[in-house]
Amino acid sequence: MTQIELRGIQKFFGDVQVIKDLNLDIGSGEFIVLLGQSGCGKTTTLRAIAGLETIDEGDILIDGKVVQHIKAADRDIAFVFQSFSLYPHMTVFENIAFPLRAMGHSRAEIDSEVRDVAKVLRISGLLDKRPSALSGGDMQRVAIGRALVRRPKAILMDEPIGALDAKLREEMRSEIKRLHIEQGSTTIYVTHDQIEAMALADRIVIMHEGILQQVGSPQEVYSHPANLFVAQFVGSPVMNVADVSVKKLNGHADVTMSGAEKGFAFPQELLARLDGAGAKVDGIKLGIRPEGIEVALDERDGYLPLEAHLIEPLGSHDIVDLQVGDEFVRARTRSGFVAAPGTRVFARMDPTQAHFFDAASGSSLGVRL
Ligand SMILES: Nc1ncnc2c1ncn2[C@@H]1O[C@H](COP(=O)(O)OP(=O)(O)OP(=O)(O)O)[C@@H](O)[C@H]1O
Repeated sequence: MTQIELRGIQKFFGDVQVIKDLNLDIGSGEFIVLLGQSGCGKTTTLRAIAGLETIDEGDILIDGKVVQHIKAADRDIAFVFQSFSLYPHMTVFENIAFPLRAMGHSRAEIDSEVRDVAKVLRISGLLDKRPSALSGGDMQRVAIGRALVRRPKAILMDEPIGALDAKLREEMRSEIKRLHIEQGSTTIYVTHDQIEAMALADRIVIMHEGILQQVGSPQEVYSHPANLFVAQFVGSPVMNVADVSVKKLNGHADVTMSGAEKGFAFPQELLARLDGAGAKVDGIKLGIRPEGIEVALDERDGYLPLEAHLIEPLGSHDIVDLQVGDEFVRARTRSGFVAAPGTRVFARMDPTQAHFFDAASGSSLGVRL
């Protein structure tokens, strides 16, 4: 079992700083996903841990030992890339056996280890085949098998299923998770796909422009995003975000989106909470996910009359665009609930699902109702 710590990592390519003071503690047996847009520094971080890339500042510790001066080959960390890089002239068995042969294991050991790994990955029937005869998913299973067979201290995966089609990606995602549950190796997995990150991770590490934005369980980053970047990066469809003004009105807090005539009613305690969080009256952004907006077809107390525009039927539910002033907010409804564009509906925001951000910094104000 292996712990990995990153302490104040800085990395430059020429004048460009691609990792900015990265600190992270990865527990033994944890499945960590590095999530962020292309170019945010995920791959560089992973390569630095593996020893395939140098760092300019900071320390990388594996089980408490500083390793940045230790060669990749001596760190005992396995790396799985998106490109499968199997040896085409070898069988599946030989491909998986390769690292063990290089380490000088006996024939009997190799045979038993390869068969064990093949069983876990459900490729026992393919051991005599060559890579050219395999599907994309099976090739990646073999690549993972080759990485796991020598029981490395940790396994690092860089978009390992990014090149597969959507259905296969979903299948492989479950397999990778199952494998992790069975084997319990410390795993660091890079992806730009937030759904993949949510499905796989014990904890997600969200990066943006080389800066760590938030570390937390999938539920934490979804329900309590630290800032606007995380709020809008995690979750699909994206969280609604709008500039709002908040004032006292008829015994409640009135939250009006810019350009709108009327506001949404929130409990009055919101005013004190925002005040306590140091929010500036004219610098607040409201964030709310589509499921946080409740839509009714009849007029109700505390509901705002709005017009429905685009309706996106997604099978299990619909996403309905509601016009609020000059803007649209997207609400989640039951399938077919709003019959047609142009329908007048009534909507309220669930205060417990609303997020408030400082408009200037983008940071969450930490206000919860
Ligand atoms: N060897 C290199 N020389 C110069 N710049 C590099 C090098 N490797 C990466 N970069 C740059 O560093 C930044 C971070 O790259 P990195 O590959 O870590 O990002 P990423 O988040 O993994 O993105 P992707 O998903 O596209 O791989 C990018 O702007 C990239 O162009």
